[in-house]
Amino acid sequence: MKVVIIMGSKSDIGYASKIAKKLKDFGVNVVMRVASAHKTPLKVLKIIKEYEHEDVVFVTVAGRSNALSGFVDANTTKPVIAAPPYSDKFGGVDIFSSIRMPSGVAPMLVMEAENVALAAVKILSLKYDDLKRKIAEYQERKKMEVENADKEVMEWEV
Ligand SMILES: Nc1c(C(=O)O)ncn1[C@@H]1O[C@H](COP(=O)(O)O)[C@@H](O)[C@H]1O
Repeated sequence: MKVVIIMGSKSDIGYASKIAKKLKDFGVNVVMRVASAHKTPLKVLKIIKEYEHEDVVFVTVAGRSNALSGFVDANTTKPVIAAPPYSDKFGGVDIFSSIRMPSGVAPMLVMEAENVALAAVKILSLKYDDLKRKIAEYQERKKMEVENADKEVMEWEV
């Protein structure tokens, strides 16, 4: 069981590593690969094939024009999470290339590294019970953060 992060360029390593770190916090194995649907489509297909017989979730990290997420999704039966790195260049329009796909192509768009990791872990938890417990603990910690913030703000001097 693992998450395979395919990034379109080595320049995406910063965001891909953030996702990988969060996945490791859940105890999930991560493999990071570089391949581009625009530039090396055959290599993308080769990578997909390598994990054909494993329980994997693919996470695609591709900035600018995101062909990678749809291309991977259309060529695998495994779940694919599109995780474009945030960019405010050109008014953030890059994101539009990750939103609407052709019919029969359904990578799931998730923004923010922590949320991408959580979504992948939730998918894997359908089969791996241990991850269910870890997700419940994680959610409990998140709730506690809100509770603690509430207490702090109630006592705030204005
Ligand atoms: N969106 C894609 C694809 C693709 O979708 O196939 N291949 C590379 N890229 C993205 O282009 C940006 C610049 O890539 P280069 O470093 O190759 O110029 C990166 O964010 C990459 O993910």
